[in-house]
Amino acid sequence: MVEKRIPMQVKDAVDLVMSHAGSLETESVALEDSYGRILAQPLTATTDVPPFNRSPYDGYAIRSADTAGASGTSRIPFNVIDHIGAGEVSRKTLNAFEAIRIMTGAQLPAGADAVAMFEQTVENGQSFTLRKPFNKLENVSLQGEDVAHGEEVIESGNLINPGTIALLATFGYSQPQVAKLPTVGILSTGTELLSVGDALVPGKIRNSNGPMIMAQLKRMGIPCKMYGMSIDNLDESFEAVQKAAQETDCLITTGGVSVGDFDFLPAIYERMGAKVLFNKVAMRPGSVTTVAVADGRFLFGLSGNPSACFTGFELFVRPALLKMMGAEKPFLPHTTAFLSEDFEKANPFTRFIRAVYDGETVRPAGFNKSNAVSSIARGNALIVLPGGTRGFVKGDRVDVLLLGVEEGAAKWMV
Ligand SMILES: Nc1nc2c(c(=O)[nH]1)N[C@H]1C(S)=C(S)[C@@H](COP(=O)(O)OP(=O)(O)OC[C@H]3O[C@@H](n4cnc5c(N)ncnc54)[C@H](O)[C@@H]3O)O[C@H]1N2
Ligand code: MOO
Ligand SMILES: [Mg+2]
Repeated sequence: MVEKRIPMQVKDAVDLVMSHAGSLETESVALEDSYGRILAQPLTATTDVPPFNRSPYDGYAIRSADTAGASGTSRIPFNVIDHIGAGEVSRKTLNAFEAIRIMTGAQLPAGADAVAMFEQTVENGQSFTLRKPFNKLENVSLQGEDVAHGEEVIESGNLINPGTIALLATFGYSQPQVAKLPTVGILSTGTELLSVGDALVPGKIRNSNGPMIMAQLKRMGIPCKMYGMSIDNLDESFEAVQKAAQETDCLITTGGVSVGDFDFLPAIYERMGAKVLFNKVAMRPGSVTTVAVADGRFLFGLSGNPSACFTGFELFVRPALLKMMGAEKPFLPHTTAFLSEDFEKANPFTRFIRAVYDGETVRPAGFNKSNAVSSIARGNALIVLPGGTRGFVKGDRVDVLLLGVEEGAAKWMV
């Protein structure tokens, strides 16, 4: 008699996985290696930015008071007493009707409180004239206008993006504290599996899930241990899973989680004494996605069907790993868009459709069954159609999860 599994709602399954994701330790890494890692300390400003009043233009530092009454018919002349570029500091102090030739980024000299751009002057040797009055602090980049000393600019738990790198560098964080990366293993199960370099023989297919998941991890900046492929034999698979699980924080297997005669993952979890969080989710594809925990480690039993495997990773593995790394935004970013073609199938379970999203509209990315490979490659998003709904038509507004986006979301599909 086939085992009867009770499907869990996707949201509940996601919550359950997240509640089992513990925290990894932190480590410090060289700034140049920190891109894509999760910041594990608050990024606090160690100085004002800019650290001094400076010129935003190439021009002349002046005293605004000297420009009072300037006009096209009554130009005011200035005497140039010094010349500085960025990185240089003038030792001079401006007196009445004096100016210092100053380049973009240079510190404003003593006495100066405004900058006239070259384009606003008529130059004549060591002097120039102005035809308009300047306000106090006109054309001045003020100390601290970007960031104030002591401000918490970025909170712990944010992904280090190129801008974060610039901030870390600005404030002298040469060895930022980041979350350690989880040790993740991938094991593909299936007697039918061949390696990528093998020639096809009757009944066999090449293992595409293993390399795909490796790339999904890579996209998150997480390396993995490849445990290769195991044939559908209970003892052999058990040994392979057990060994891999002991060596990793998180083991991802593909295939063998359904109710077939050679689907051994359920028996393996039992033999390992693993706690199965769920083995059926009210979603398509990926309804057989199984998640278990053993000795505080995750065992993700993703379906063998490529689209189900891909979806199971994005919905469950990705946020769990990010939570382990202390990420504040572990979920796929969510938006809505208008369907640009009909989708007539009914949706007894929540349906995740590999899709092409163009910023306004969204459409399925071609052949979309659970065993599809092509639509994974063609899509950049997942359309989410709630369970219990009928078909959708062109123009309907639908939920969309974005794939491959650097910045995640704090909440699951709000
Ligand atoms: N009687 C039932 N049969 C099935 C059910 C069910 O509820 N009752 N569920 C179906 C659903 S839904 C799915 S999805 C699949 C899930 O199967 P498994 O996760 O057990 O995976 P396998 O049986 O090992 O393989 C399924 C399919 O995927 C191919 N595969 C496997 N590994 C790879 C790989 N690494 N690279 C590429 N393709 C792979 C495999 O050859 C099969 O075609 O079960 C349904 N059946
Ligand atoms: O798990 Mo299956 O993918 O629902 O088709
Ligand atoms: Mg199966």
